[in-house]
Amino acid sequence: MTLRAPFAKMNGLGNEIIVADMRGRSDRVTPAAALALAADKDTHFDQIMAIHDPRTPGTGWFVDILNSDGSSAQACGNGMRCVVQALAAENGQTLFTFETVAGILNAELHRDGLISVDMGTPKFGWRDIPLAEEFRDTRAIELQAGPIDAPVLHSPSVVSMGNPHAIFWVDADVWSYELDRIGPLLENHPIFPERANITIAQVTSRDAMTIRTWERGAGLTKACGSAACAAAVAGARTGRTSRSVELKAPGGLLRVTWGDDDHVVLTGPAEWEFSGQFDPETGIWARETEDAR
Ligand SMILES: N[C@@H](CCC[C@H](N)C(=O)O)C(=O)O
Repeated sequence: MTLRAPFAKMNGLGNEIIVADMRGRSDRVTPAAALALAADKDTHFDQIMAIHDPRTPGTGWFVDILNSDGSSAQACGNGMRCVVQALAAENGQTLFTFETVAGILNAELHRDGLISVDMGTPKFGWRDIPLAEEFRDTRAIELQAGPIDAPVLHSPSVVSMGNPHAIFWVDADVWSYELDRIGPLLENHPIFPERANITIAQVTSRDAMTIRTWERGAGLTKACGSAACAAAVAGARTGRTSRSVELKAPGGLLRVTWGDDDHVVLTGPAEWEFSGQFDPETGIWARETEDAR
């Protein structure tokens, strides 16, 4: 059996996150462990954020991100806030520099407990997202769900926030769409060779929108930080909104600001639920005070 690693079960606006402490060791959380933890109702999660020792000078930690289907993700905004809160509780720091497979990102814990994560710069080129075929204008691509002559959703804006996102703009209530049925079809549509996170967005003013997201590799979630960033950027890029937007997700409110320096900053809360130890190879786990299951 592998040496156990500490973890904290947390959430970012109901986006279920496991923060795994993999510092001081060279192994990684396996897809099998992720699937086992996801299958247990007590540890069910949307993403695992595995904190490793830094790989690059100037960064404090390398963070590996896994979805609940065991696949890897390049970005997770709500998860990064959970990582910040877990590390701040340990070391009292308020400024953080991380590395992920998508690059280096900075984060800040504010006095009011909210956390801002600089999610980097958005990419709009069809190869960056990526799409399977060329689209010169990714503000609205040809893609639809539902009957050909009466599509339920169509013409999404597509954006890479390190990970692929499609934003479908709607006028009706976001809850009137069967995202649990349409989401997986769009996530796995051949136009997205690496699959995609699927968001329905209703703009409610120049500075606000309501969103629901079907996450690649995780399904319906109460919030998705990178999707909030993608929706905010796409809203501004298509002239629907200003560059600083409040987004209402099922789990609560997030603020996204697309700065003049092209960086996208996501701000919101993070919440600790419980702590434990787990085997990164198998996913066998125990609460801090309990015997192993
Ligand atoms: N919940 C995350 C996004 C998670 C990654 C996504 N499922 C993917 O595979 O790209 C967030 O808060 O950003």
